[in-house]
Amino acid sequence: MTFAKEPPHLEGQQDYTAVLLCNLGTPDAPTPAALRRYLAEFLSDPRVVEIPPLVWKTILHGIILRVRPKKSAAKYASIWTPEGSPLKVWTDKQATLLQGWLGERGHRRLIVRYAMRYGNPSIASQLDLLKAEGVTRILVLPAYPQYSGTTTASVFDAVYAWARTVRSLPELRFVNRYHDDAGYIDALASRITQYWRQHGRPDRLVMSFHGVPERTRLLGDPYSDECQATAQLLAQRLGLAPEQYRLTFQSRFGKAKWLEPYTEPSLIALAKTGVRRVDVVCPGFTGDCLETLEEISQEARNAFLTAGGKEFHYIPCLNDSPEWITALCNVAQRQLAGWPTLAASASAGAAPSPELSSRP
Ligand SMILES: C=CC1=C(C)c2cc3[nH]c(cc4nc(cc5[nH]c(cc1n2)c(C)c5CCC(=O)O)C(CCC(=O)O)=C4C)c(C)c3C=C
Ligand SMILES: [Fe+2]
Ligand SMILES: [Fe+2]
Repeated sequence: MTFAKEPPHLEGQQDYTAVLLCNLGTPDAPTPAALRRYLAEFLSDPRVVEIPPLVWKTILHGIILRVRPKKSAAKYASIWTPEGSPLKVWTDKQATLLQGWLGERGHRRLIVRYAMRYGNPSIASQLDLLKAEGVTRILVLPAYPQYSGTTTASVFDAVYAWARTVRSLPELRFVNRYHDDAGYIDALASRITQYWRQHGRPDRLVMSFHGVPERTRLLGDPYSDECQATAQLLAQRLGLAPEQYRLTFQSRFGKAKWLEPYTEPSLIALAKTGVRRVDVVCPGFTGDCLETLEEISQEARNAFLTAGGKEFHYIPCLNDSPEWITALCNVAQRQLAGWPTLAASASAGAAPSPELSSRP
């Protein structure tokens, strides 16, 4: 094990605190080559695929990375924006807004950045940058409200791996979950009621969460319970009776059993039993991405309409909604308590330089 030489601190820039908003990651371009790189990193994470490494390496390199990149690239191409992948665009925007809003609440000695667990900008590269800028305290804030070993713990793994190379460590704090946070639930409810004010109400609201293998639940992953808790709180907040909404799980990967009920078969069943209009919301995704814009808003829509459904509405994710940024500020602020982000020490100045706050 080698430890990096400590970067020289710039005059007046020591003693900052940072919030690092961490999301899953996304390919750099909607091309098979970029997808191969991204999927190779993602699907080699033992937190994501719990199959004996040698067996999995053969399947991953022999089959999946030969077939999937081309198919996935075409899906990404259908949702790509001039600014890049939606997941990255929203995460970047959320970090910028969080910086501004926390600044308005007086947190002047605070830098907010975002990082991706897979792809760019990597967690290690952003932590290096923060350290070089004189950050001595870091709050790691995953973009996932529900805790799962497959996502949240994997973000933490990347932070610990970086920490193992560092001589003089910053103080580190981690947010594990906020699936039942009142601000998060209120932000979801307000997103949905605003949508209904404009477009009327559905026969059923489907709350679709990303799935995980059923085996992870049996092995003690709390993700499934936390999705159920979010759905129940949201339904309560919206005043929905049990028969007016349904919780489903999407994005099954591979042949194993995943958390049920699956989203697409549930939508088909609803259409076949005469449900005319469904609205689908994805509360586990805090920003729109491939899984919402393509899998739900394109594929699931087609499946529901083909099965006889009449109207399919996709309600966008929280993205940059003011209620959501407020909730995120509150989640961060609770964990920042006791750290001197509000105090401006005489020697170090009151606010990060414009250069510091505008870097990606
Ligand atoms: C929101 C929480 C997520 C959990 C839990 C999660 C678990 C999980 N995912 C896979 C496999 C894939 N997921 C893919 C995309 C993807 N997954 C999430 C979030 C969670 N995943 C997001 C936000 C995205 C979209 C990324 C984007 O760029 O927009 C993909 C890649 C897409 C594709 O090629 O189809 C795969 C593969 C597993 C196996 C897993 C749990 C074990
Ligand atoms: Fe996923
Ligand atoms: Fe998907």
